[in-house]
Amino acid sequence: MLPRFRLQARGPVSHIRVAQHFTLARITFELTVKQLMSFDPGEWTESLRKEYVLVIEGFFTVALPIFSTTYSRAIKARTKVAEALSLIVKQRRKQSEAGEKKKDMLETLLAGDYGFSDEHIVDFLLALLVAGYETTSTIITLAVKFLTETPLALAQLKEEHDQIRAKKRENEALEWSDYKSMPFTQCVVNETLRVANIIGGIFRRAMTDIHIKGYTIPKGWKVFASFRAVHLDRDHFKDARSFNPWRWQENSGTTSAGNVFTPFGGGPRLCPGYELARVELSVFLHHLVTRLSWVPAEEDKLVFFPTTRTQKRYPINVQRRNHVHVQVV
Ligand code: HEM
Repeated sequence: MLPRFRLQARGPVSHIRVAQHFTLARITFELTVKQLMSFDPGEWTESLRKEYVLVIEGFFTVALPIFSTTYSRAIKARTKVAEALSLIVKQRRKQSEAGEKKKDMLETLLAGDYGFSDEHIVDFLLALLVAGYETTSTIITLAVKFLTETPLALAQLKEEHDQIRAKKRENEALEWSDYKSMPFTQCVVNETLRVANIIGGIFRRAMTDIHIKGYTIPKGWKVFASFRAVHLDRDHFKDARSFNPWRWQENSGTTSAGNVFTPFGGGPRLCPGYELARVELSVFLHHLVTRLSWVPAEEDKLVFFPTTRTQKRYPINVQRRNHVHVQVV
């Protein structure tokens, strides 16, 4: 879920119009597919994306096929996506065995000594599409919304990124060292993760009887650890419901010791994509604030159930910075 950008670029002479319509959600999906299986954007990726969107909609509905058309549509779409991926995996296995290797995630899965069946690989690719694409695109959208509503934070963020850009040639790519020199951006990333809670919590099963604060959680019981409850608890974060990136400049943002900031979970199941997600958000913000300015295109509201998202994907009108006139509709 990314902001809906529809660009209509105008050259310096206002009556020359070049229309470029795209959505960032589509681009991010295409990039993910490219990294996973080296597919360039085209009809195939677009039809895969459309089915994939239906699968995701199924996540946010009651899991009863008789009562929910969204759910049954999602199950059908999942089958279609799995079939499409299955064909690709078969084809790539043949190519790989014939020595035709590509540099992507699929090649690693095919080439490794893991003994994965085609079905395993398809399942893995599907899981990565969901875990790696939906999460980051949602957090990016929410970061844009929170920053738009907090102009001082946006101004400080711009300053940090303008300083990084000033040391580089035009269009020169960011290096790891640039990413490591974005302290305020990291505060924005933390605060977005804390307030948004796009993953509201995780389930765990008690392996033994657990005695905690006078209660017993019997062995075998399932427990839901709510990140949202902890991240929005004013005992841990002063004025917990406000978006305040500066809180991370002191005391790592928390008012108590303890491990109270866990947007990526923890322990052996800690999200393996946690650093990638932070890098993606930071790099996205870099390009957004150094190239464009924007205003919200429509009123949009946050909803918190079943997960945090905006109702309309937060459409914005953007304008290119540096006085080049670009109108976005
Ligand atoms: C803002 C972005 C993200 C958030 C908030 C997030 C959050 C989480 C959380 C809370 C878990 C459960 C951890 C636990 O049980 O302790 C998880 C698991 C996982 N995440 Fe992420 N994630 C994000 C991005 C990503 C990305 C970019 C990838 C991969 C490219 C990814 C791949 C996974 C996988 C594969 C798991 C399952 C790990 C396991 O069960 O062992 N995530 N994520």
